[in-house]
Amino acid sequence: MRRRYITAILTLTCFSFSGYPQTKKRPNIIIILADDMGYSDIGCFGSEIQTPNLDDLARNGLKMTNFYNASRCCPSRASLLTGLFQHQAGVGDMMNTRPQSAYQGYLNNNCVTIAEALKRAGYNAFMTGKWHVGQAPEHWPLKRGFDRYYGLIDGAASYFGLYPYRPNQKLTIALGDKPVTPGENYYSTNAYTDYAIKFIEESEPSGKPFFLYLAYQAPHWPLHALPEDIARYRGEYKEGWDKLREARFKKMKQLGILDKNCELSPRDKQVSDWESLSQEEKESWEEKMAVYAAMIDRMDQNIGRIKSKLKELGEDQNTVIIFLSDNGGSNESIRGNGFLPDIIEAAKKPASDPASFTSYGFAGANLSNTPFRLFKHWEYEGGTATPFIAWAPSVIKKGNVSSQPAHIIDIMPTCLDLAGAKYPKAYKGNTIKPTEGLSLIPLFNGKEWKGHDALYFEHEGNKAVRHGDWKIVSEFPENKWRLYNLKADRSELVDLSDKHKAKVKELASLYESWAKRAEVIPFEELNSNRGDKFQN
Ligand SMILES: O=[N+]([O-])c1ccc(OS(=O)(=O)O)cc1
Repeated sequence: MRRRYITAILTLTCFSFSGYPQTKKRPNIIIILADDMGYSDIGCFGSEIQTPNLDDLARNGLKMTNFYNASRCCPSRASLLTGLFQHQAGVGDMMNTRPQSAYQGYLNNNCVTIAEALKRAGYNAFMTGKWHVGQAPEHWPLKRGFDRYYGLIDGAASYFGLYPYRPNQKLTIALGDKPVTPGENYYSTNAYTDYAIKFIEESEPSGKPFFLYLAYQAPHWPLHALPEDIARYRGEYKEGWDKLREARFKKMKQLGILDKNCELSPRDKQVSDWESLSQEEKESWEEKMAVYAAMIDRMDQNIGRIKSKLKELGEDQNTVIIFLSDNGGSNESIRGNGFLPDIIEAAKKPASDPASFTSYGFAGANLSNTPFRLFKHWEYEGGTATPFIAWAPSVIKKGNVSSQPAHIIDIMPTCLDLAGAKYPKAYKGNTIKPTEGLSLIPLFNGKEWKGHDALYFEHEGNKAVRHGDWKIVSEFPENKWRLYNLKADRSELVDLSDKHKAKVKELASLYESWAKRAEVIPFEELNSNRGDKFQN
């Protein structure tokens, strides 16, 4: 009774920022996170891969073309959930335990997750999919504010079950706080959606709004897809990577994703001339791309299932959906090092075989990140730029496109703002660090958005600062600042650091102040003191 009373009070107040009318229920919020998906991998950002459901969200919502993540899985997830930079939340690098608190490998007690904050404001909070911000059971989603959870605790797994991808590896799929074994016909993208739908349905009678964090593993390696989806993409990739990159680039310009002056980066230096390949090599890559496309296609089909369920429940007009990726396309693979011959060697089994583990390598990632350079792990646009869609039928104007720079730290304050919830001051008796993000609600409402003075990046010694149109980038271990003007050169092709030394100095000084505030430890120093338990 008391609970219902509190819910009613919360329902009647707190809407002034969100743009939702005072009389309306507070909105449900769904964050959909893709994994290792590149900037141009969905239709409405230039891809040949069919994503009609995401395209529909974009057509009826907002696309942001300068949205950034933290260039790697664990850091991006920590930032998304907490509104802090990853180091401040305790996940400075991967989900491994290092002695330094900013790199402990699980969310610390000086941050709160969106789930924890929204629960205090009367929301039900659910998560399905890949967690990867805390491996020990005491750090799992139910311990960080979620009421219900189903998914993979670790960084990657077979899409067909719990098959290890290295000897003696233990992976965990959990339902709530219990490890479970997937049943027959398991395919993770479908299973995460099945549970998301179940949690939404079960939430309805409570009358409370819900927050759902739906973190697909797709299209992260291993390349695993369903045969009927793969079949639809056979033949799509036969022209080879250069032609496909050009086609995406052209479409991106037509769609207004890229400025007219943007240039296509040259083919990555690790990728051979397509014509130099043997027929076997060509066919192998075509097959991998068909599988990769099928994984994204299946994710989109499942997003369609979520939309249909919202409509069926009469919740579609009162739900906000945000979609983005955790980092750029990735050349990594667990077997082989991303070079095509290694990938062919690694993929002795077909992609529908649960025991096959492979990726699409440098060539695939280079296509995924069209028109940018480099990949996941780097702080160039290829590593950090993500497609971003926000859909909220009663708030966001149809077909809006914004090129203002924004960052994954902005998701948490946006969710709080949508819910009319306050950023908490304490967690388990500990002071919480002030959020680094800004609410995107003014942008959603078509108003002027002040935006960030600067955006900052650090991952495994790679560094960057974006300040207006300027960006400095440094690669580890070279540690030399390069300077790009993104308005003239979004693909970061012309290094202006020798020409504009004062600008480099100005941005480098911004980086140093930020790194101190954000608890970044220089990578050389971090690695000289890795701690006994570190393993990757
Ligand atoms: O080594 N691993 O276990 C590993 C490495 C990378 C990885 O991908 S990531 O997206 O989680 O960084 C997942 C697992």
